[in-house]
Amino acid sequence: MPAMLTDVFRGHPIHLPHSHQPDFTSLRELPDSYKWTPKDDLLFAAAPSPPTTGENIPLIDLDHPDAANQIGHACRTWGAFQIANHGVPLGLLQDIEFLTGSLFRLPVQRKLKAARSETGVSGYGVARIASFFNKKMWSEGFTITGSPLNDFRKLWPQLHLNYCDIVEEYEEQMKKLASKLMWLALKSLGVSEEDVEWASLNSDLNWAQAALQLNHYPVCPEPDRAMGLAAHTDSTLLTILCQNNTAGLQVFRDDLGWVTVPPVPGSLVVNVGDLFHILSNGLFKSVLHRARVNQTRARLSVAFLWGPQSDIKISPVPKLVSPVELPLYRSVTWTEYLRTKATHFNKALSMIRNHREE
Ligand SMILES: C=C1C[C@]23C[C@H]1CC[C@H]2[C@@]12CCC[C@@](C)(C(=O)O1)[C@H]2[C@@H]3C(=O)O
Ligand SMILES: O=C(O)CCC(=O)C(=O)O
Ligand SMILES: [Fe+2]
Repeated sequence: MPAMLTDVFRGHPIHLPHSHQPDFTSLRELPDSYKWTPKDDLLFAAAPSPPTTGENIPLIDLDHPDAANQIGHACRTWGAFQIANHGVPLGLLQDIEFLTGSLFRLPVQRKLKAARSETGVSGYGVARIASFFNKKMWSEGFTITGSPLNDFRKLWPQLHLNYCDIVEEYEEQMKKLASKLMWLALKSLGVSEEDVEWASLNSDLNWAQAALQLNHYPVCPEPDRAMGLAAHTDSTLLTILCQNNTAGLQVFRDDLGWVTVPPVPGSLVVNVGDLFHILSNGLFKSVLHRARVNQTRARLSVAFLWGPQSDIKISPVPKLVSPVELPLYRSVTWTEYLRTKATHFNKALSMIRNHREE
């Protein structure tokens, strides 16, 4: 049995002050510890795209005959896209949004009963990347890996079983969708299942695992100076995000700056993670993204963070490598990568990059 995601930070404790979460609803002014400037994040105010350019990540109809090429193109240019006709029942999206809302509406003392431990992955708290920034983020999160039963029992002594069913069903649907999207994207590069050894060895999807990240961005008194979730790339193959009808997610493009991804009811946002960037030998872009907050509406999002089982080594697909196109990265497991990221954050990718031999 390979090590599971649940154990990835065992032996790598980090101290995050979950218990100092403020009662966001009672704050009339933004405390200084929440005021971000370009000093706290180089790209904080980086060339926000003028709303007139209208350039945005594509919305792709999964039923379209050319979906594979459209997805491939989006992965190369943006590293992100939205999808319609994804086959996930609307009722299930509503259920997971309802669950997320009711979780964060619980009194903070109850949420803290399921606080994430210093060496754990699952539970309530601030985002793990918080340790890399001097300022605090205007959000709270809840991470699920493996069964949420124990945590959910503490949160909802009565209703936990219903909520567990929703999570299980949601993860099941997301798993199928994520794998479908990965193969469509790879197909656009001429890569099929037989070209990826670990996938062809167990095509039953048992090679994958995932975490679910529930995010809450409360209404904020000074949104322009606050940051919901700081700029980062995901350490995944792919991430599938379900956002409520409040905008906040932004993706970064070198030529455009920050571009807000508008919520499209019923659709899902997909983004390329670092491992897919590695697998595609740099062809797919693991997109830098962040979440901003606003003054009038609370925002919820649910991220399905998807990657391979911990014994699988990810390296550039051999078919995409040649004497001219050298492998840009050495092989790495998801566990190794998450630990590198937990220590070195945005330098993680460059740390596994191959350097040209002289
Ligand atoms: C499986 C994962 C992926 C993690 C770590 C671990 C569990 C929680 C994920 C997130 C979710 C929020 C953003 C992020 C950057 C964070 O702080 O925690 C993600 C991180 C990553 O993609 O690196
Ligand atoms: O809330 C969002 O839109 C972004 C969430 C995110 O990037 C994450 O959970 O990794
Ligand atoms: Fe993310």
